[in-house]
Parts: sequence; structure tokens; C-alpha cells
Amino acid sequence: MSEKRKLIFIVNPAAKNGFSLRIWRKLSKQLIDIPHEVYFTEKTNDGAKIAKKVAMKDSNPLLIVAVGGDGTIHEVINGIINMPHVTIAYIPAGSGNDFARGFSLPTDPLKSIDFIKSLIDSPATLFDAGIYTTNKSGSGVFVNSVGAGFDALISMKGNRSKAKKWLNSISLGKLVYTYFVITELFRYRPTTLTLEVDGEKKIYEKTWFVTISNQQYFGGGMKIAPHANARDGEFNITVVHNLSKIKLLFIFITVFWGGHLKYKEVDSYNGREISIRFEQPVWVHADGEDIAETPFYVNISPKSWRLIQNAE
Ligand SMILES: Nc1ncnc2c1ncn2[C@@H]1O[C@H](COP(=O)(O)OP(=O)(O)OP(=O)(O)O)[C@@H](O)[C@H]1O
Repeated sequence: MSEKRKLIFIVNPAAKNGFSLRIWRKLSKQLIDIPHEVYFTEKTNDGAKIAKKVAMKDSNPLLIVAVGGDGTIHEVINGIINMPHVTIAYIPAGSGNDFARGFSLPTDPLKSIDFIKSLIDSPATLFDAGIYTTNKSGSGVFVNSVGAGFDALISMKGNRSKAKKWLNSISLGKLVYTYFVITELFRYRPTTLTLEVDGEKKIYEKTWFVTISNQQYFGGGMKIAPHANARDGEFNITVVHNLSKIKLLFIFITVFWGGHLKYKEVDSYNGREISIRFEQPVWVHADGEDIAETPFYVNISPKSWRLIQNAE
């Protein structure tokens, strides 16, 4: 069913080291004749707070467009989960863009505005989200993936790196992650992982990481979960365990096209309720944002948010 939506933009001016703001300045010129409101985030978690506030004060149909990277869309969806009058659209202006890839959206921000303008009042698609709960930092929503172990460590190191800012300014921000993969590989000690998936216990020795995916991509274009489907009411779980550092590096390369699944050290299956515990606490990320340490718990929230996705 088609509905008349109020258009709201939430812009993270800092995403990809200011690229997002430059994009927004260009895009806003194409919006002169369309009524809309704009809000700018100033710090972490503003995306969730602004989205929630806007959605709570207006019960009419809203189209909230997040402008920024995966962290920005992560925050905005956290603010509007389970609010049926809100539909989301996205302009990718960050360094990773896994959300745009995984939800089949245009990855060129300048093309996204035409896409959004043409579909502003068209029917939206309902998608699943994941809910994580940690012991120390409470709970939250994710739409791409959560992960614990080596991948979350690399994500944390990359997010905190000063070099990422500088490299982003010359569009080479992803190199930071490759650098940390290589340096941290020699320090990291894989440990025993205990998963409980829909009531079934699974123990993996020498585990590098576990990723629980709602859609296929993570880490800036790596196809970690080729079988993930954000509309099937399930997560796809990937465990990488019991392999040498050299083989991990080799498998790391194959993840870009999803070739890693054929190796015996990579386990992959679906699940809905998962508890994750490592022998020693390890880092946890949600949609590439650092959130906590293990243990934590994840469950699916089926069809809990709406996205302008395509013309069909
Ligand atoms: N005005 C601001 N100044 C500084 N940081 C901000 C501001 N607004 C939001 N943030 C924070 O910026 C962080 C990064 O944003 P985002 O993830 O969208 O961009 P990115 O890191 O460039 O892209 P990606 O996650 O796709 O690699 C988020 O954690 C967000 O909370």
C-alpha cells in the first residue's frame, strides 16, 4: 500500500572523515523543491536519539533517511525499531558501506537521492533485525552482523586508529583494517568458544571468531555469510576455528567472494537464539561498532523495521 510520507534526513557530518558532509551539501541542492527536515548528529548515539525523538513526536508516516556510514544507519535503526509508521532509506557516505551492499541499495551516494526521490511514497519492505544483550552494556539492535573475537578486535583497532582518518581522506581507509589483520594475527591467541544455538550446545576449540549475520557482508565488502537472508527470520552463523595463522590469512582473502565456506575450519549454519561465551572475554562488535566483551546473547526480531529498497 502506498502512503504519503514526511521526509526527514539524519546526517552524520563526520562519517568518512567529512566526506558525508560534502555529499550532503551536494545532495541538498537537489532537494530545494521537496519539503523536508534535516538533523545533524554531533556525537556517538545521536543518530538513535534523534530518530527516536522525531518518530515519537509524529505518528504520521515518516521516511527517515540516514546519511553516513554503517555506524550511522546502525544508530538510526536502533532509534525506530518496531515503529510501523517509520520507513528507512539510506544514503551511503561512510567508509565501509556493508549496509548498502547487503540490502541491495545504490552504493553511489549521488545516485541514491534520485532513487529515494522516485520511491518516497512507494511500499516498503519489512526486514529482520538482531537484538544483542550483554552483561555490562545492556542491549541494542543490529542489522548487518555482530561478531566476537579476532574480527571485533580488528574493528575496534580500526575505529580507534588515527591513521584511518587520514587514509579516509584519500579514500584508502580500508587499508587500516588490512594492516591490523596482519599485525594482530601474530599476537592473537584463539580460545575455546561455547555457543548455544536454539538450545543446542556447540563447543569449538582454538576459535578465531564467530559472526552472527543478518545479511551477507561485513568488514567493508567481505561476503562472510553468503547464505544470510535478512527476511527469513534467522541468522547465519559463521565460526572460524582450529587453523594456523597462515591458513587464516589465506582464508581471509577468499572471504571477499564467499569461498571460505568450503574449508573444514569454517562452520556455517542458521539459528534464531544464540548465546556466545569464550574461555577468556573477547571483543564484541555490532555492525562494526565496538559494544562490549563476551559473554553475550543474541536473538532475532523478525520483520521489525521497514526499508525503501527497490521498485518491485
Ligand atoms: N558530529 C559527529 N562527530 C564525530 N563523530 C560522530 C558525529 N556524529 C556521529 N558520530 C559517530 O561517528 C561514528 C562513525 O560513523 P559511521 O560509521 O557512520 O562512519 P564511518 O566510520 O566513516 O563509516 P563505516 O562505518 O561505514 O566504515 C559513529 O560511531 C557515530 O556515532
